[in-house]
Amino acid sequence: MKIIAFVGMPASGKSEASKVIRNMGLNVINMGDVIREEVKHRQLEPTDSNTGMIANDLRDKEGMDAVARRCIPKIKQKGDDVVVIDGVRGIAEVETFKKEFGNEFSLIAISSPIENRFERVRKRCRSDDMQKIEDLKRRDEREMKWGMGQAMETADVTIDNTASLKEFRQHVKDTVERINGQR
Ligand SMILES: Nc1ncnc2c1ncn2[C@@H]1O[C@H](COP(=O)(O)OP(=O)(O)OP(=O)(O)O)[C@@H](O)[C@H]1O
Repeated sequence: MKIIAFVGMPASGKSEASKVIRNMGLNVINMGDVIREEVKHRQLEPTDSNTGMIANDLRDKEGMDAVARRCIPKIKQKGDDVVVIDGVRGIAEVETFKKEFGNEFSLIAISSPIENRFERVRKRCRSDDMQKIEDLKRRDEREMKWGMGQAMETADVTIDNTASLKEFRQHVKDTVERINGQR
């Protein structure tokens, strides 16, 4: 079983990468969904401040790898040859996945500067999206506190997402195929 995870700053292109993966016929587990499930479970609105609050609360109460640990049974349940995880946020999560899956685990970092990401967020209009670049900076800082920078440094491959969506999609597909040994 191969486990491939994506790590990247908010709005760097992880969901777009996941769409490519789904189109390749592979299963994707979204780590943000674990948080959104908990927000729903606590009967809160799915806003940026609530998702952030729950993400912090889970990490405070259950440890920095809380979300990763909640994903492990979901990954095993799939029982597929390849499972992709969207949304690693910190180094503790990487360590937990490596401990669980060893060399079968690969990490792909998606890199995109804040100006590109903000422009894309403004067009995306998701319920937890922000309207000011300062809000995105705040969200970046929140995620950096979880060890996002360190996690990105440990990645096996980095994909740059500064050009067109078409190029990015192709790059994601090529990278995943290479990891799966199809190329
Ligand atoms: N290369 C690109 N060119 C144009 N738009 C892009 C590109 N990459 C991503 N986008 C768009 O930018 C927005 C943010 O990307 P996406 O939702 O994939 O980010 P994400 O990393 O999943 O974000 P989050 O961490 O907030 O969940 C989306 O609307 C997406 O379609």
